[in-house]
Amino acid sequence: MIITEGEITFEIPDHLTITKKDEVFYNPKMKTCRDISLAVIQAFINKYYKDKEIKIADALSGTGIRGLRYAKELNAKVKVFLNDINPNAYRKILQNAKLNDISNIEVSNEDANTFLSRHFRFFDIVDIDPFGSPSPYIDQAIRSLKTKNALLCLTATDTSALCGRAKKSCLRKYLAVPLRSKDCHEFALRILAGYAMRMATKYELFLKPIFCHSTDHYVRVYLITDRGAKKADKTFKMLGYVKDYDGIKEVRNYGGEGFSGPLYIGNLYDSDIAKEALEIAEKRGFEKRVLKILKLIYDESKLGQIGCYDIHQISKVLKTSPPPMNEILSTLENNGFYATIAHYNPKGIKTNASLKDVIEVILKYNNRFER
Ligand SMILES: C[S@@+](CC[C@H](N)C(=O)[O-])C[C@H]1O[C@@H](n2cnc3c(N)ncnc32)[C@H](O)[C@@H]1O
Repeated sequence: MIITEGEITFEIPDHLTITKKDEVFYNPKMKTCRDISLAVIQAFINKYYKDKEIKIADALSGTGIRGLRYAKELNAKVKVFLNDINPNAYRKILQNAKLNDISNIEVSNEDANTFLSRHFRFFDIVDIDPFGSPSPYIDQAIRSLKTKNALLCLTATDTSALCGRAKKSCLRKYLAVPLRSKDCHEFALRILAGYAMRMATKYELFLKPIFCHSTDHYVRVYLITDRGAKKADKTFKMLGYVKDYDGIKEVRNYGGEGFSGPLYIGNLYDSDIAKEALEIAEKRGFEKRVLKILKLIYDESKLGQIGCYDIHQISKVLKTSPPPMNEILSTLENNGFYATIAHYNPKGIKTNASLKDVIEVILKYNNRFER
């Protein structure tokens, strides 16, 4: 069957179950993720790589849609290296490249780790988009990246591990204890980013998160390389452990009963990249959902808050009803605070106001009706 996504017309198998069993894997729902990737990577290129040739690895390509979109849609001089272990996928990628007249690519058919290790310190951007966890590929991905201003993009769909439903799996794959809470999706991002950062230190590399999001069934993080032992040492100051008491977070630098970690506790975004990604997506006419996610993230990027205030959770503890989210946002703003809705939780507020300020807003709103 021939379909179109972005500027690519390509062939996918006629019968899809969207599982590993498919002849070649393609999930149309991940278009949102690929659109966001295009916007973020374009913003990254504009900031760090204007006019230079960029080598991109799409190490687990499937039909090739992600890498082929990078080859065609990125506004830069790029060469994309697409790889998949499945011989049917390999053939499909070649076929799809031909169908779109794309020549700025190289295609291979091997295990992702073999492919990455063949390209030591070679790539400017490495994209790991596997079934489940990216953990088995992170070490080789780091080795294949240039050591300064190169970008590592990781998707994880094993959210049961990262969000705390499968705790042992999280320990095995990310050497971290997860947290089951209203903020588990943000903590999933922080665990994944923290794990990649820890993997990089032995090469005297610092990985700095610049963008991330939790959408549908997956989380995705983007981290930039920087070299030097002193820079790598910064990693350990940015790792911590978090406990959640009915929505109140305690952050400290050692673990213990009920604490999740180690996870990254610094800022998850480069606000300039988040802003530019939004502008690029607007200019390219990406769908409304993509723009909504990017707008929420840009708003969120101006705050360093760990987690959010879940208004339903707080209202339940206060034994009162949750006010409409817009009321809370506008009252906090009128009170001089900055506030936005968390991109991963429509009931969650991120703000520079304290929990006490948020509680006051909730109680005041409800008191108006009780008088
Ligand atoms: C989730 S799919 C990739 C989807 C694709 N990136 C996209 O955006 O449509 C994961 C792919 O990894 C491939 N794969 C699984 N194990 C692999 C390995 N060890 N090395 C390389 N590719 C592998 C599978 O054949 C499958 O095509």
